[in-house]
Amino acid sequence: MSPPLPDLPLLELRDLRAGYAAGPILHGVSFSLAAGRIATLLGGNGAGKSTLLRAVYGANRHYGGAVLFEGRDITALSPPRRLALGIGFVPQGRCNFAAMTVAENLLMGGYTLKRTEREAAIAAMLERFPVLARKAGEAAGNLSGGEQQVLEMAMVLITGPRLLLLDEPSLGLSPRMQAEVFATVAGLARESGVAVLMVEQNLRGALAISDTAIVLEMGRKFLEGPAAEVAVDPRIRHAYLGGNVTAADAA
Ligand SMILES: Nc1ncnc2c1ncn2[C@@H]1O[C@H](COP(=O)(O)OP(=O)(O)OP(=O)(O)O)[C@@H](O)[C@H]1O
Repeated sequence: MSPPLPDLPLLELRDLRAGYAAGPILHGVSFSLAAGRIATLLGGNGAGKSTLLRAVYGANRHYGGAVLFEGRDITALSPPRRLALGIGFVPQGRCNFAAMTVAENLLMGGYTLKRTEREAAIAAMLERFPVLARKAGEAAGNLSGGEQQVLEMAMVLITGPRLLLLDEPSLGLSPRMQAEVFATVAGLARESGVAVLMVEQNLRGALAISDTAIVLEMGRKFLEGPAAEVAVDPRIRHAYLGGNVTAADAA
């Protein structure tokens, strides 16, 4: 597929309203994300962060507004059609096949690829992630939490997405493993031009690798800005980063 036009955002949300059968959770959210950029979604419990990721993947009830990918309105497309266009989603929690080997899991991730492409795609993932190559023949369930998270990203990356949606990739990992996962995500954006939209509980770690931060409150965008600025915004530090607001912050 051709690369996105430089003046077009890869992903654009226009006044998106989406939710579940009981009603909308997102009440008109707009923002855009360019190729190779990382954006973190912040917000309290129930603000609609995971719902937003699912809505970009097409896994929610749509109530209004639009999702554009490379300038094309994809609002009516199903998740498989969005995956085929280049949108990959790694949901929260463990989602590999624990009893299958790492290589078999990669094969499962690449099931939408043409049969002739699968072997090369698996080899490319094993080359990209040496930790997976070392354990290619081991059952996924025997990998560490951090290794499983890398495997789950690789199971989606094998399809060659240009936008990766990550729901809490560092959840339940040790600080060292969290750092490894964040380094992997940063590398994807920097080296492969993949755009990443991420929900994270480790906000310091996530913001450190993000270009942009988008704050949701009760299904609405409360704030959007460069991650480095949002990270020191007194309101954000107070509400989400557990930091005390100092005179220097407020100045
Ligand atoms: N499958 C569902 N059906 C109906 N309502 C849901 C469903 N999943 C989530 N919700 C509701 O949508 C709202 C937003 O949930 P969501 O998971 O998007 O929030 P969040 O910002 O990701 O929160 P958290 O940080 O707690 O995961 C909540 O009120 C939740 O109860």
